[in-house]
Amino acid sequence: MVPAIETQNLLKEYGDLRALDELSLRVEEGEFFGLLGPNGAGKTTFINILVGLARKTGGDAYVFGHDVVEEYQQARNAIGLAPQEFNVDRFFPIREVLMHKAGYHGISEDVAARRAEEALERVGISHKADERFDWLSGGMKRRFLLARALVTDPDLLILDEPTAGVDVQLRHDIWAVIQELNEEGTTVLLTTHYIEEAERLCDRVAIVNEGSILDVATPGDLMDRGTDTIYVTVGTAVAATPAASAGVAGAGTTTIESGHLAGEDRLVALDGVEDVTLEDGRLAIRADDGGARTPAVLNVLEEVGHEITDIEISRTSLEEVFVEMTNEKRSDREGIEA
Ligand SMILES: Nc1ncnc2c1ncn2[C@@H]1O[C@H](COP(=O)(O)OP(=O)(O)OP(=O)(O)O)[C@@H](O)[C@H]1O
Repeated sequence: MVPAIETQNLLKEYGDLRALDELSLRVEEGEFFGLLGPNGAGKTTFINILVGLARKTGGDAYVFGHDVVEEYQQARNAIGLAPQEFNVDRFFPIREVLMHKAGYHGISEDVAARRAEEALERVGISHKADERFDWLSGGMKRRFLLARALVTDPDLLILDEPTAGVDVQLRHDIWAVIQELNEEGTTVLLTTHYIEEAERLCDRVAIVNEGSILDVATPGDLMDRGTDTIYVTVGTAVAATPAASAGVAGAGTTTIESGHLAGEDRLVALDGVEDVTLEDGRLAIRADDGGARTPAVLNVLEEVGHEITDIEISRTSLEEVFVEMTNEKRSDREGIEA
């Protein structure tokens, strides 16, 4: 199957700055794919090259097999773009703006009129069809950008931070619309700063930093790589070492006074367990794949005679993994430069 997006060693330089540093990526048809990265990572530059708004310095980029430079029109016709910026013609009613957009992509006037109506309906602003963009509220402007991306009935929908600065209700409405489109077969490429958005919507995500891809995986796989914490409340009192009470991993975290937790040495020796501390009176056992380690942890505690009164497993969030990955990259670079 031809991928929806394929880039090979895509390079974009602005003078000395490499906005994209030989970035290779493949997004399959029908996927809901997320690009995550800090400000300036190169996400918008990547999108701009796909839609012909920026010219690549090197490498190749294809949309449904069409070279984005050599076969610009075919590639562009396959894409519906909702950009970050409000770059909308402000002098016409929004229905007409949609019809002009469809016309530009070779769609006949009657089909364009129907598509415009459907797109406005889909995003919930058909009652504003005869108003100008400037007269819409901020939330409606976001909805309109999505409608404009949909009016050409694209096979690939590209959304550059579609929910930046919108309220919770609108965010959920936008999620519902794009999820429905994806279920109907539209490939979606989404950039976002909201990790929750990526976790909830994306089949796979690429973590982008300084123009390169650090990793591509499902949100679940990425989260599995982080360290989870198993919180266990035991009936027996456990003493903390006063000297360490300033905390090693945050407020309320203390190390356990030597000899004050029966079975501590056995817990620490378990596969995957990194350390055991006290957090607000509960045992906090840091372990990779916390869910899988919990039975062994509980066995040890029970065998040495603790009464277990409560258990909670706190999974690493995608956000923590993301921050860790992008920080590692930064400290690698600083290490080299030092
Ligand atoms: N026209 C331009 N001229 C010079 N530098 C540019 C230009 N456009 C982007 N850059 C630089 O390229 C890098 C990547 O920018 P880009 O906008 O693609 O990042 P981004 O990941 O989309 O960031 P954000 O999340 O803030 O939107 C940044 O260092 C940016 O300053």
